[in-house]
Amino acid sequence: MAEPRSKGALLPEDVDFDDCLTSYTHIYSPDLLKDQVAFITGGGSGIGLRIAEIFMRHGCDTVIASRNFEKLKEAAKKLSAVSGRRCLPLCLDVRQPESITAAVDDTLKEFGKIDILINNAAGNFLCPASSLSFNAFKTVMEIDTMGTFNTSKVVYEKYFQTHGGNIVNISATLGYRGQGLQVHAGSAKAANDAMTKHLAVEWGPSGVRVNALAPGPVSGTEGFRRLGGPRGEAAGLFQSIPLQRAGNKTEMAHCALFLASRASSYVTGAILVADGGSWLTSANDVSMLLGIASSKSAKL
Ligand SMILES: CC/C=C\C/C=C\C/C=C\C/C=C\C/C=C\C/C=C/C=C/C(=O)SCCNC(=O)CCNC(=O)[C@H](O)C(C)(C)COP(=O)(O)OP(=O)(O)OC[C@H]1O[C@@H](n2cnc3c(N)ncnc32)[C@H](O)[C@@H]1OP(=O)(O)O
Ligand SMILES: NC(=O)C1=CN([C@@H]2O[C@H](COP(=O)(O)OP(=O)(O)OC[C@H]3O[C@@H](n4cnc5c(N)ncnc54)[C@H](OP(=O)(O)O)[C@@H]3O)[C@@H](O)[C@H]2O)C=CC1
Repeated sequence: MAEPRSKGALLPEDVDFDDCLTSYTHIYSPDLLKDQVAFITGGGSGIGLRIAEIFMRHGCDTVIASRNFEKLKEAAKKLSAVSGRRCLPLCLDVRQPESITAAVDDTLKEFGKIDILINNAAGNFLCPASSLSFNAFKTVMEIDTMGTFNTSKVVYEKYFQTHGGNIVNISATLGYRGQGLQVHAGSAKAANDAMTKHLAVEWGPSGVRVNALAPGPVSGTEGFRRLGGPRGEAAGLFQSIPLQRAGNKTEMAHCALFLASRASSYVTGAILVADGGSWLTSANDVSMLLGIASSKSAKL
């Protein structure tokens, strides 16, 4: 008899928070990214780490790059152990173009090329617009939007312009209907969706595809925790999502793999929504659903 459909529960592979999968069954050909090189910002945790793992399990070498070098070193060790591929951890802050330039130079020295750029680094927290400081709004825009532009521009100028390549921007569906306590991140991700289309048009003739992946809530991640995911899940709020559960990191990584690989060779300027249909339903306002008051002083 068929297994009953899972509703709301985490899938087994997401019981771990950030560690690599203990077992994995290929959906795509294991050679899909054979001998390619992917540069993944924020690749030391959450969705970025799972993308690195799944790419490496498909024959890719990776660079995982963010601010916390100790975390990256640990992650790189685990990634190489489970996949047998090379993973280079590099320190950068996507707000600082010089640090991106140095990391891209190091990558080209080490691997000789970059085939794929995953712009995954981001910052987010719940905060009412009226309590959000100017600097807080600016900070999130600088990480999510400027960071995506800065990294794309450096990689394009240093390599993709002459060799072609593939960019996948990790967006979010949270701004698609408007949402409480999320004006900073929703605005930043909406700008990234526009950037995806503009760069796809400008850089297509150089052989560069630029696409975005827009997740809804993804369990086992820092973003999920910060946005009240566990509380929402316990309160049964994910029943309002058409697929009635949060997504998981592996599901996001498979979508990123599709966009980054030749499986999507004629796709550019697209935004792949991977949210179980959550943005389509009306009851998706995090603040309302979790009963979070928009007090002026609250820093959530
Ligand atoms: C997930 C949904 C869950 C439940 C919902 C339930 C049901 C809903 C059903 C359906 C939902 C449908 C869709 C949901 C879809 C998507 C969800 C999308 C999620 C997206 C998530 C992410 O982006 S996740 C990434 C999360 N990870 C991180 O943020 C890690 C990195 N973060 C950081 O480094 C920091 O947090 C930072 C972003 C603040 C940057 O750090 P730093 O540069 O050091 O900056 P600071 O100097 O610390 O701060 C700068 C200014 O910002 C102010 N600040 C900082 N923290 C806060 C806060 N918590 N609140 C308010 N303000 C803050 C700080 O004070 C500084 O401002 P000043 O004016 O004081 O200088
Ligand atoms: N989790 C979710 O439910 C959803 C997530 N998303 C998107 O998915 C992506 C990953 O989120 P998630 O896995 O939850 O969160 P994580 O916090 O695990 O990932 C964010 C990563 O970004 C890095 N980062 C943050 N700021 C900078 C910076 N200035 N320079 C370089 N790296 C930086 C962090 O590393 P370090 O601290 O070492 O710098 C961290 O590894 C984000 O783009 C997020 O917006 C979208 C929708 C839903």
